[in-house]
Amino acid sequence: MTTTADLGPERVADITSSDAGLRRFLAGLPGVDQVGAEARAARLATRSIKSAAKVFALDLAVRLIDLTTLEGQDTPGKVRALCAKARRPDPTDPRCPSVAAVCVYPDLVPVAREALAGSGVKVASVATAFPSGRSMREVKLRETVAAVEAGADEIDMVIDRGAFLAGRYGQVYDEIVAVKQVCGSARLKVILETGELATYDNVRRASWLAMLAGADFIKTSTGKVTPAATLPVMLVMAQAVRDFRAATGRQVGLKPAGGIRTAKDAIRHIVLVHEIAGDDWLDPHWFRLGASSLLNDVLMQRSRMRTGRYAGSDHVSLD
Ligand SMILES: O=C[C@H](O)COP(=O)(O)O
Repeated sequence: MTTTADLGPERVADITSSDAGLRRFLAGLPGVDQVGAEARAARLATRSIKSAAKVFALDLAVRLIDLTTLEGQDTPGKVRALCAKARRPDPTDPRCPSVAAVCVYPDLVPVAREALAGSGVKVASVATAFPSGRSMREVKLRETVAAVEAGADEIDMVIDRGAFLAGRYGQVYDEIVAVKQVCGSARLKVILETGELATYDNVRRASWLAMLAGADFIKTSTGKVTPAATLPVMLVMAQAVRDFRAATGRQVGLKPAGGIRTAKDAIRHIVLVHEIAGDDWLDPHWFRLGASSLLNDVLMQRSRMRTGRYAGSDHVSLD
């Protein structure tokens, strides 16, 4: 069994210097107890929280959101409207925080950049032939460079699941390293597309592989594949970032994404990350909720908690 207790720079260099080294390390990670992981995630999902904690969690949920539009029919107008909402999610409440980021396709980065100028809301761009990841390495790198040059603060890349599932871990590792290098100061989120990885053991291996390669965040899904951000998968990934920090001293962020639609879903993810990874992750620098249609429900629940009634339908714009 792999020991991750002393992953100093020398041992990391040794592990990552060859395909065989990576394969040995990843194959030696402890297997995930599937029944135990699902039972624990189910228990955390039903945990009740006090009203004060719920008010805090709903505000935090707004601050954690990567407000996302990744559709073929996206237009500059839609992105501008989304950015206005990202800056001021609830125009009737000056205390309502902004979201963390707006996430778009690379060609719409300049529009988001301009619309978010001076707001503190980050611009995130998907890249590397999102969502399939099927293209040539040079095309993926060129796309990443273009997104960064256009003003992306963050890059959400997809891993090559075909290579990963065929056991070509070195290829996946090298690609993440190469993308990280061209990101410059942009933070790199690595999407594992866990719905295609088949087992929790693979989720654990892909998490470690991405972190060893320099991921700033590990992200569950593209939102284009089902299942997406399930709680047991998040449990495995939250254990991975916790253990990786204990072993290397480096903290890596978490981003569940795909299918998170309700305030209840968001709070479940927050509770799980708090319980498994710890308090240090409860901050937009280390934790995001990737979602295209979550914000309105969070705003409605937030308004209800604060005023005792739901906002009218004219109060919250449609997703
Ligand atoms: O990265 C975020 C996902 O694409 C959003 O997925 P969703 O549309 O299911 O919320």
